Amino acid sequence: MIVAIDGPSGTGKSSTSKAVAARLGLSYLDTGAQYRAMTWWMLANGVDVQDPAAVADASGKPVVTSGTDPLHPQISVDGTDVSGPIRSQEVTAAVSAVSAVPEVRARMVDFQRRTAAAAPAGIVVEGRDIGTTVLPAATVKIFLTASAEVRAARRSGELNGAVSVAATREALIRRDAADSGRTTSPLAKADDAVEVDTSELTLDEVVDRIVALVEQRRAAVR
Ligand SMILES: Nc1ncnc2c1ncn2[C@@H]1O[C@H](COP(=O)(O)OP(=O)(O)O)[C@@H](O)[C@H]1O
Ligand SMILES: Nc1ccn([C@H]2C[C@H](O)[C@@H](COP(=O)(O)OP(=O)(O)O)O2)c(=O)n1
Repeated sequence: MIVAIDGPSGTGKSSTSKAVAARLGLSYLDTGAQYRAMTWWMLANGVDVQDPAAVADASGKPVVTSGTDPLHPQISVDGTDVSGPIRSQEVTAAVSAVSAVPEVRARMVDFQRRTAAAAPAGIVVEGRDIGTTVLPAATVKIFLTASAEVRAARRSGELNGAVSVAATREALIRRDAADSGRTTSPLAKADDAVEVDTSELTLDEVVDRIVALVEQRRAAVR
């Protein structure tokens, strides 16, 4: 059972994916956290993140590891837990440039496929290109959306309003454009993905909807 959950920032991918995996007894993988971890390492080691050749050259150096327990997600680089630092504004501002570099993506995608293949009962994998590129044979594909206003309000709320909703909205729109416009596996809905607009739904409603889709699919293949 492979569940692919893609969509832009703030649509609820992480919260939803963790809850769906926990409810169904599946593993969980946050691929965005992996691109953030790679970006954190580039910044910490003085790599010019706007220089794709420099990023490509350095991309084999850090060892990024992800935990797959939805109740205790973990992300580390060279054995150091980076779950806090990868959420900084500095990393958020640089992650689209780093994740657009094909060498970075090739390493991450390989790791993501091996992680999915090794999951004992199945896995929920969240990202931008899971249904289109990483795991195109996923059993269930979901594409989450929400209005830019709702997404910005959610993200600004997480920062206790330290960054205004308007500034957050602008930053989200810029990142969506970069992630959708890059050449190598851009953010996109797979043709066979089910689109769920979360703007007017509670987290529980989104989770219930996806769990129901997975259970339907399980019953159909039995
Ligand atoms: N359906 C929802 N309704 C309201 N808030 C939500 C919903 N889904 C997620 N959130 C909140 O929005 C924020 C962003 O969610 P997150 O799961 O991190 O999104 P993503 O992984 O797509 O960026 C979090 O603070 C989360 O608690
Ligand atoms: N499968 C993926 C996942 C994320 N990325 C890139 C593009 C995103 O802007 C960044 C960060 O992703 P993340 O899911 O952590 O972002 P949000 O939490 O939604 O803000 O990583 C990617 O290129 N491919």
